Amino acid sequence: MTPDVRITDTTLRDGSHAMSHQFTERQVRDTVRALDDAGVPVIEVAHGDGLGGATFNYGFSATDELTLIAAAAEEATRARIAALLVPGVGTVEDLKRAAAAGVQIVRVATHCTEADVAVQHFGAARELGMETVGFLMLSHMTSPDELARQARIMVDAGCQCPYVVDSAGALILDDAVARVEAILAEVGDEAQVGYHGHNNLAMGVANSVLAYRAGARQIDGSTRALGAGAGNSPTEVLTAVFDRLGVETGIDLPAILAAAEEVVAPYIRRTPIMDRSSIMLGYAGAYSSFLIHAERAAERYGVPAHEILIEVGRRGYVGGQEDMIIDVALSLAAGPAAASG
Ligand SMILES: CC[C@H](O)CC(=O)C(=O)O
Ligand SMILES: [Mn+2]
Repeated sequence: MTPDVRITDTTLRDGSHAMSHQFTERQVRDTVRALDDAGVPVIEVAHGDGLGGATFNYGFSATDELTLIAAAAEEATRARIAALLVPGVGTVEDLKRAAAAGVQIVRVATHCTEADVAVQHFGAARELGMETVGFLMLSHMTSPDELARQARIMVDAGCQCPYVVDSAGALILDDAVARVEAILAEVGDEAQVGYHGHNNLAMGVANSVLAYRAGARQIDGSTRALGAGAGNSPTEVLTAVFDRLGVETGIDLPAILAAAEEVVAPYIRRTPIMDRSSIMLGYAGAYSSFLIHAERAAERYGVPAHEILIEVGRRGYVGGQEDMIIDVALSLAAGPAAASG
């Protein structure tokens, strides 16, 4: 039966944030084998911040991502391997190397109002014969209409599926629906629309179902929710819920439950949970992958992580501005007058 919705599992990419980018080749091989057996159609593998993300700013990987990608491609028998690329962090050369290592789908990620920086990457990917997805990150930071205009830029450049990416886990129900609908109205004749949720306000699965009902046909999940902040919509829960709703995912429920429980759960060092800091990410609209950076700064400068994140949200920092978390921590440590900057 042809699936009604395509689930992309991002345990091995968004989960990299929660693993502090310390995935081993063994973990990647075991996870891909289990997801592939369960019938997960797309498995994303890369540094949490995408190709080339292993840097001082984002955190170094324990194992080179091309090694992990090649291992994933070797294990997958049915699943296709995807990788994320943030233009400027990863380059077209990184894309070529990833394609050679076995990546078939590239997900080019930009801030929700900056789609034009991805134009050459979509072009290069299509020339390489890759499938393309566009990740409009921190989608809550702009209006549905503006998001649709940005999706149009991506699709004109060669993107086959712009995604509403709720990087902060800040979208609540109708917010997600409005964005999916606006993009579909703009590009629905030429492209699919996708949805990537984070669970900071516990909206991941509910928003994904509503996104599907609004017309999204690609949805992201992560086993055991392994991802930034409070994690992503759990792939195994998406599978169960869609199954209950009569929506075909092509994923075998007992097999994905076993993958989550027996393969992924044992290696998780830090289970994503809705604690004070994660909830504040969603509430303040701050990028989920800032969580670990804020926790480190909290320890170093003696300021609570959730307070750092509230201030980061207030200042409107976006992906790539991880270093500003130190600035926020320092100003909070210096007292209220300095923090209002
Ligand atoms: C570019 C890294 C980031 O984690 C991408 C993503 O998954 C998101 O914005 O939610
Ligand atoms: Mn994410």
